[in-house]
Amino acid sequence: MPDVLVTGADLLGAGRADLLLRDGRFADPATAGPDVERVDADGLVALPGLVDLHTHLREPGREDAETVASGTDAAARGGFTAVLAMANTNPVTDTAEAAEHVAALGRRDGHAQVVPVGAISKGLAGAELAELGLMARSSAGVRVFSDDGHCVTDARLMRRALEYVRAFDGVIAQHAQDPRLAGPDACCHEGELSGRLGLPGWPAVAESTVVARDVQLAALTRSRLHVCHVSTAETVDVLRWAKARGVDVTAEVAPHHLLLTTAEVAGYDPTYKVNPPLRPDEHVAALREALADGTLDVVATDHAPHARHDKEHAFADAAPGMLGLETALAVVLETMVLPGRLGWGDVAQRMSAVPARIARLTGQGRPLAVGEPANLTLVDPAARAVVDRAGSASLSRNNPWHGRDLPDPVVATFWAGRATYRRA
Ligand SMILES: NC(=O)N[C@@H](CC(=O)O)C(=O)O
Ligand SMILES: [Zn+2]
Ligand SMILES: [Zn+2]
Repeated sequence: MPDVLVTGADLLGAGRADLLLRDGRFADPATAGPDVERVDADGLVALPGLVDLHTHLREPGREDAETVASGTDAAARGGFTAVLAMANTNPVTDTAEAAEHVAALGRRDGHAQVVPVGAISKGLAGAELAELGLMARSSAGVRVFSDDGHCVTDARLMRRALEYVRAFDGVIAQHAQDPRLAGPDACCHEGELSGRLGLPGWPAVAESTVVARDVQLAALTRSRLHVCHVSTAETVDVLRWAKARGVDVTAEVAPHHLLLTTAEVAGYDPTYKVNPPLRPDEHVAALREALADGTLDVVATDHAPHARHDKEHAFADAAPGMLGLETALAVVLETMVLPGRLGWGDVAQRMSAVPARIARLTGQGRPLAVGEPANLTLVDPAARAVVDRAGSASLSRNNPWHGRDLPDPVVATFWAGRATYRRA
């Protein structure tokens, strides 16, 4: 692997410097040899490689929708050098063997580091704890556990999971959705529009009431809780309350909840069906404010590819979920950086350093400094493009940004010193 000298990049927007990538780490640029490969980064911002806490790769089981190879190719194009692969595959990642299998697929096919998330309950059934300790002690070293796609509704199971993972510094990531308030058919934010469209409503309180319970269980057990895809202003209120009391809780917001609203659903296009659903403007505003002030700790994509035959149905029958890896930084730039809500250092925190810390990844989310792993994303803050779903690396086409004019920031991604994406 040749050394790479990146010249003139603005490091996290804090000042220009050169970066030398050698043997997978950053080295002193003054030691660059004559036959080093040069990358002119004049006008570009350098960020640490992005880390996605919430990716659905669909392998094993649904390789028609996404594979480890295609999903991590999309990740690299989006500036990510690590993804946490959710457990709702087939088979479910609920054993040490299953977790080691996903990690091995990542080593074989990955264009980014693939870190398996372990299920909380066996088969995601919400009844019995999965082999949390064995997954943690396996070579996959699982630290993040989630039944994502399903809510852990049983308070006693949730309490036991939180107690259990304390022993190995794990974290329980909850998909907060009370199934009695928002059942399996719920697919549209409950309000005036759901009534008018005749779609089953998903009330905001179905999320916030579960989070209110869980932060109190986290306090009781003195354990780590992470809240997936926060979508409502009420949940933000609960998180502020819990954080003010010192509860060890972190939370993520998905790019689509920062920009898209319930209004998208009016045309019944199933591309805009997602769980939790798109919300009205006032929730979107509350989420942006909470991401700016740190109440929401991270942006995570919830990249959820679905094959055509699962998505192209009447709205109520279509599979929920949308693509996110390739466009996540574009949406954060559009909604948070360009309007002045976040600086590049904040973006590095919310999309790299903090997600890496939550997942206890030691080789990701590190400073751009000599001796650190050479995980690097080069960003052009000014470039824009109209998103074309046909141009995606994903095997699926459920891209909610298709046809939209958005920033087109990612110019190159380096994972452990090797280019995993270079703009043509
Ligand atoms: N977000 C979604 O709408 N769908 C996700 C599951 C999930 O994140 O809950 C999926 O796996 O397709
Ligand atoms: Zn979920
Ligand atoms: Zn998900």
